[in-house]
Amino acid sequence: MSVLVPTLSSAASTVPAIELIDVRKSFGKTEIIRGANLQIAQGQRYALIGPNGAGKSTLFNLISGRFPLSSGDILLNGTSIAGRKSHQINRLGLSRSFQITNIFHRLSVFENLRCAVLWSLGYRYSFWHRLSALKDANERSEKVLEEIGLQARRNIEAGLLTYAEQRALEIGITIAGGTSVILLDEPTAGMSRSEAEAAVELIRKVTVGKTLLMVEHDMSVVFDLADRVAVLVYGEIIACDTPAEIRNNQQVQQAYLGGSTLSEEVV
Ligand SMILES: Nc1ncnc2c1ncn2[C@@H]1O[C@H](COP(=O)(O)OP(=O)(O)OP(=O)(O)O)[C@@H](O)[C@H]1O
Repeated sequence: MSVLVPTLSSAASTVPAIELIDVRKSFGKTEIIRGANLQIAQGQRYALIGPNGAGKSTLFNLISGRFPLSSGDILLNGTSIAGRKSHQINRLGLSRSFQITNIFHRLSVFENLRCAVLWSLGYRYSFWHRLSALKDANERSEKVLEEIGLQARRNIEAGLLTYAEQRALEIGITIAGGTSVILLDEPTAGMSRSEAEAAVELIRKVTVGKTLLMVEHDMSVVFDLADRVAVLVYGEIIACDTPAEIRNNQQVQQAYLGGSTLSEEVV
């Protein structure tokens, strides 16, 4: 008699990349995140949308360890990360970008990427003692440089890049460590339509096989890129579904847009 035993890989693939369990966060007496529950499947691209002040950035800050939870739990690949620091969560496989760029403006594009790679490898300020680490970091940085399409700008000071190039570099910094879970905070904010389209293609390319959660206000980006859309309203996830289902969800339209149609033109 044959017995079907789940393999490690099939078991692992059923564990959500990120799971929020009754997550709550208060600032003083005001509860901002009010019992958020969400499961983010491995290898899928999720967009987190919601009205201004719904708590999207706060939720990102909780997931990435920047803020401590008031209560509840957050699991990363099945492991609780509640109470862990950002760098510990990064070591466990999650990397995030920031709405405001955190690149080093006086360093070259390549040096920015190499710093990010070395940091992810655990080298902070003494990496020059380890030439082998430098060789690995150089190779990895070259690969990321190519992925983000900035080879021709490699020796330019990052502060001299165009805004769109800086955002691409920021994505490069975020993926440099090779983590499997990526959080992007408004990756196309402030971009022209054509720049946003190029950014979407870049994000699509660099997140193949990874799990993506992005906060995004631009609905054309959301509907183009996301496999699933999670809707946060007043600190609660009120829906999480395919873009097509979300577009037709009455509760989402009512809560998010006061009843008007959720279209790609609405931002
Ligand atoms: N550190 C903090 N201290 C006190 N209140 C905060 C803090 N951070 C956020 N808030 C409050 O939490 C609420 C949600 O803010 P948050 O930035 O998370 O919303 P958001 O959905 O990202 O909004 P937006 O779409 O406008 O960026 C706001 O009322 C904000 O003032």
